[in-house]
Amino acid sequence: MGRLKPGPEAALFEHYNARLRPPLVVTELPEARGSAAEVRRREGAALLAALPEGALLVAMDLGGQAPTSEALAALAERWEATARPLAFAIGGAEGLDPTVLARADHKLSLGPLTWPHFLVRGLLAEQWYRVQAIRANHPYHRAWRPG
Ligand SMILES: C[S@@+](CC[C@H](N)C(=O)[O-])C[C@H]1O[C@@H](n2cnc3c(N)ncnc32)[C@H](O)[C@@H]1O
Repeated sequence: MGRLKPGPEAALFEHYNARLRPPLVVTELPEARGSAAEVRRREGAALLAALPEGALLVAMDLGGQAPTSEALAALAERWEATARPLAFAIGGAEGLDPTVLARADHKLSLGPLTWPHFLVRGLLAEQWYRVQAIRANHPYHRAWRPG
């Protein structure tokens, strides 16, 4: 949700998206006005209407599953195998509407911290690049963890 103006968040997203093959295609939808519930409902309706037909919808949500990067790479492989167009939904300041969460095929959390939605765009692009690196055995991803 929202139109991202030029600035550090846009640069962060572009930095990682330029490395992605294929790059992510962003559809920006205007943020709605009204009460928090109205905003969520209006933005949710716009978001669902903008989905490509048959999309496999991954809702970015704090209440979702927070996989490791390796587990996300495995999920990506499963999603790709469906041959459905993949769509990530990032909510606005009020979060995603329950109708979007109900439609989602997967709810993905980046952890329990709340991030600004424009930062989530860049974080997701980095993580998707990491997923591609894991799947390609590229040394960008260092899997070592202290034992
Ligand atoms: C400022 S947050 C919305 C906060 C709202 N109170 C909620 O809980 O959804 C804006 C959007 O960024 C995304 N987001 C923020 N933090 C996230 C996290 N830790 N994991 C996944 N998505 C996150 C979600 O799509 C969220 O709708």
